[in-house]
Amino acid sequence: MKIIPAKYHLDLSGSAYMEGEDLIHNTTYFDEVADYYANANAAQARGHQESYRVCYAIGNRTMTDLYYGTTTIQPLLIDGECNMTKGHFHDEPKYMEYYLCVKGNGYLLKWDGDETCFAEEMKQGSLHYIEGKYAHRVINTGEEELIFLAVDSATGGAKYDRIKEVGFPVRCFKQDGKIIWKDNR
Ligand SMILES: O=P(O)(O)OC[C@H]1O[C@H](O)[C@H](O)[C@@H](O)[C@@H]1O
Repeated sequence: MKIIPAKYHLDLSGSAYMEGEDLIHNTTYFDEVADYYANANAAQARGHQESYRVCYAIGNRTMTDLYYGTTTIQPLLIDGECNMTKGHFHDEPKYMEYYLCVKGNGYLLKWDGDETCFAEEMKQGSLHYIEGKYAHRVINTGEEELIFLAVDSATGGAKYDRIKEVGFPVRCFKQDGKIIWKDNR
């Protein structure tokens, strides 16, 4: 029997740091995504500071192939708004996704592009199925990094246009340790 090491390795003792030869690292900085926040000037003022980072493997990118990624979101408030991913729709509703929260606290915000918008609580061990019709965003409401694992189709894509233009219908703020949801319409 030929036995070889696993292609990738995840540090499950806390950081969820991923190791492996062909991993792709992608860091998103506040000066690149300032427009996604309620107070874009406050986000811009943070400059080239990390908002979140993604480390992923994506096989050979064919239609039946899979994406695997670890996302780490910094615990920060931008003029009171909880730090978050940009959020996106998949290219087509047939592309589903799973998220597993391995550390931290927050919400997975889902929006169907119309009237339906709701949030699922994220905490260590919460597993989330994302139906392909929903735009999805992860919000870190905690005091530590929020880390989640994602499994997705390798060709599901990501559409940001509507999110950038009109945003999700709600925004999540934190004041004196209390979560406050505000209408964004
Ligand atoms: O691209 P965003 O909406 O900001 O989300 C950040 C990342 O979160 C997860 O890892 C998803 O699986 C990725 O596809 C996405 O890129």
